[in-house]
Amino acid sequence: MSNITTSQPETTPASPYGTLPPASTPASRKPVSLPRLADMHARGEKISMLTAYDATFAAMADAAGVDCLLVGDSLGMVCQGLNSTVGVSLETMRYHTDSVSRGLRRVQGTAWLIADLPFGSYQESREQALRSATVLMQAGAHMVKLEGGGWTTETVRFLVERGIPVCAHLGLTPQTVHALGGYRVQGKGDAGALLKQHAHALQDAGATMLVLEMVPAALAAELTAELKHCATIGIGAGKATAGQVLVLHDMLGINLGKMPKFVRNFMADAPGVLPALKAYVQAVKDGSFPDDQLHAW
Ligand SMILES: Nc1nc(=O)c2c([nH]1)NC[C@@H]1CN(c3ccc(C(=O)N[C@@H](CCC(=O)O)C(=O)O)cc3)CN21
Ligand SMILES: CC(C)C(=O)C(=O)O
Ligand SMILES: [Mg+2]
Repeated sequence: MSNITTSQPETTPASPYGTLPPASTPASRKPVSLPRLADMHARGEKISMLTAYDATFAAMADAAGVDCLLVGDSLGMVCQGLNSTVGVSLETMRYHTDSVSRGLRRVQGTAWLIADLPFGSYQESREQALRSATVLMQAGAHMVKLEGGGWTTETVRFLVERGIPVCAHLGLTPQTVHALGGYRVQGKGDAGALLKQHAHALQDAGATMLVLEMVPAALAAELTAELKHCATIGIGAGKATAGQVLVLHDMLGINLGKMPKFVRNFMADAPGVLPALKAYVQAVKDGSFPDDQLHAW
């Protein structure tokens, strides 16, 4: 009859894609959890975070010991070739979150998985934000991230009360680049006071992490000392924050445009991708990244 069925092998063939790398020290590594992140914050152990957009890189970063993976909407610029993150859809974020979480499951990953709520998926109402967050949590995220301060406070409270851990994001918020007028440092001078007020309100609403992007190092240091229940994660915000995040491709030296000033190329001194990822984790943990002179304002 059909030679299509008879030509199928009797047994399942080995994966043509090879095996994802195993976690480096499987026995000793416990899954990263919200209590563990709070404990790291309380003890002053630096939190390492990188973006991940696909299963293979997620598994590699996890194997290197990265604490948190962020499915960032920067994937619009890195993977989709958009010139901002404004055009990224919720369906695209769901697709990449699903891929990343599958990569972690295949290696019994221990990293904490955060996914960005994209532009337009949470601004309309708290109910819209809950629906969008649900899509990403059901795709495997452990926490969602949303940009902005002020009006976002009530949205954060709404999500946290309903069991969704939230990471806030202040300073350079790329989804509002057209309102900000470019990818430049935020919170200088008087604007710093408002940013601080927003950060405290977000902590009070239950945000347990806060990305500070391109803000003066002194402002990030003050906020990090003040916020006891919310771990600050810096990107171009100096070395005092509770943790650091970079776009994975940037720190591997893969960038078509101008590399932002806050990036360090960890491939420059590494023999391969996995050693570069391990060097990043080490540099964040021991405080040698970032360098305040080279990577901050
Ligand atoms: N690959 C990549 N890396 C990122 O860090 C990143 C993205 N994409 N996409 C989303 C946002 C956009 N970001 C950006 C984009 C550009 C600059 C930039 O050009 N900065 C310059 C100018 C600073 C200024 O004018 O003050 C710099 O020298 O860092 C910074 C952050 C950060 N995020
Ligand atoms: C740069 C980080 C913080 C981010 O939001 C992203 O990658 O989308
Ligand atoms: Mg983002």
